[in-house]
Amino acid sequence: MSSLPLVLSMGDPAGVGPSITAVAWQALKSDPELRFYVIGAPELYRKLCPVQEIAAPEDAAAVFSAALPVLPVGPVPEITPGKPNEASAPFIVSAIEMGVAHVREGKASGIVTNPINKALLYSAGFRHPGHTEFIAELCRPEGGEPIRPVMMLTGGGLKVALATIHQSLASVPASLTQEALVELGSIVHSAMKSDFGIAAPRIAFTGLNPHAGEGGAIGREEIDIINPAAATLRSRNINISDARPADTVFAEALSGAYDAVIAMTHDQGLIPVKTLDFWGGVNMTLGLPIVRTSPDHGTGYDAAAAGTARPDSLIAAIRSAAMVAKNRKTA
Ligand SMILES: NC(=O)c1ccc[n+]([C@@H]2O[C@H](COP(=O)([O-])OP(=O)(O)OC[C@H]3O[C@@H](n4cnc5c(N)ncnc54)[C@H](O)[C@@H]3O)[C@@H](O)[C@H]2O)c1
Ligand SMILES: N[C@H](C(=O)O)[C@H](O)COP(=O)(O)O
Repeated sequence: MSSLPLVLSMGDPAGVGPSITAVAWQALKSDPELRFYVIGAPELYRKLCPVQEIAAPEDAAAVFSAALPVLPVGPVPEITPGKPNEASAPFIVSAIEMGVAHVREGKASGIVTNPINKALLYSAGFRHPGHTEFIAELCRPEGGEPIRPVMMLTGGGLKVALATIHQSLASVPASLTQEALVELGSIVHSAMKSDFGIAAPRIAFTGLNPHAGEGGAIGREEIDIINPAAATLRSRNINISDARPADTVFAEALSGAYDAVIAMTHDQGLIPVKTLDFWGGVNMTLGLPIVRTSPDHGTGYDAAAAGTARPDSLIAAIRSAAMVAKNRKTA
C-alpha cells in the first residue's frame, strides 16, 4: 500500500463526522497501511479518543498508532451534535480545500471526505452541488479545461456510476447527450482498469424509461441517445451494453454479467446500492487526478444527536481509498 497517509476532511462538525472519525481511528490504529489524519477542530475529537495535534501531513505517521492525528482548522464555533451552525461553514470548506491541496502536493495518498450539508455551505458562498464537483474544480489545472467528475457508489456487490447527479428529474432528459454518455463510458471504463484492477471491464447502461423505452413506445432516449453512445463506445473497444431495463440490470450485474452499471439518474443508481449495503456503501469520484472517497451516507444529524452513529461506511471508504491509491500506483 502507499506509504503516504490518507487525509480526512472534518465534514459538518454537527453531523456524524467527528464521532465516526474517532471510532474509525480506534478500529484502524494498528494498521499502518490505513493510517490517516483529519483536518478539523481538535476539540471535536478530544472527548471521543486520544488526539495529537500535528503541524504537517508528514507528522501523521509517527502519531497514528497512539492518537488521532489532527491538523487544526478553525476556530470552529462550539458545536452541539445534531444542531448545524452556519458559522462553521467556512471551516468545513477550508478542510476540503486543504485536504485536496495535500493530495495534489503528494503529501497524502487520497482524500476521504466526511459528510457535509450542502444547504448550510451555501451561506459561506459554496456554489457547487456537492464535494464531487467542488473537488473536480479544485483539481483543475490553472487555465486548464474543466474536469468531468463521475460519481460512483459501490456496495452490496454493485458498482454504479451516475449519468446525472443532483438535479431535478424534470431536467434529466435534456442533460442526456450522446457526447456526454460517450465521455462518461470512457471514464468508467478507464477507472475500472486503473482503480479496481479489472483488466477487461463489462459495463451496462441503464435505460431512462420503463422497460428501456419498450422499443420507443414509452420514450425515445434509449433509441436516440443511449444506444448510439453505446455503439460509439463499442467501436472504441469498450465492452458496454445498449440500454438495459433499470429494474432488472442490477440483478444481472449481481449475477456476474457486468462489472459496473451506469445509471441515468441519482436515485435509479443509489437506491439499489444503499438498500443492499447502506453500512458498507462507498461514494467515490472517478475521473479525478486524485483519489477521493466518502461514506455513502449524509450528515445523519439525528444519529449524531442520539450518539448512535455507525462508522462502518467511513471505514469502508478509508479501505477503498487505500485500495484505489495502491491500484493506481501499480497501474
Ligand atoms: N457525502 C456527503 O457529503 C453526503 C452524502 C449524502 C447526503 N449528504 C447530505 O446529508 C444531509 C442529510 O441527508 P439525508 O437525511 O438524506 O441522509 P443521511 O444519510 O444523513 O441520513 C439517512 C438516515 O441514515 C441515518 N444515518 C446516516 N448516517 C448514519 C451513521 N453513520 N450512523 C447511523 N445512522 C446514520 C440518519 O440518521 C437517517 O436516519 C443532506 O444535507 C445531504 O445533502 C451528504
Ligand atoms: N449523492 C451522494 C449520496 O447520496 O451519497 C451525495 O449527496 C454526496 O455527494 P458529494 O460526494 O458530491 O458531496
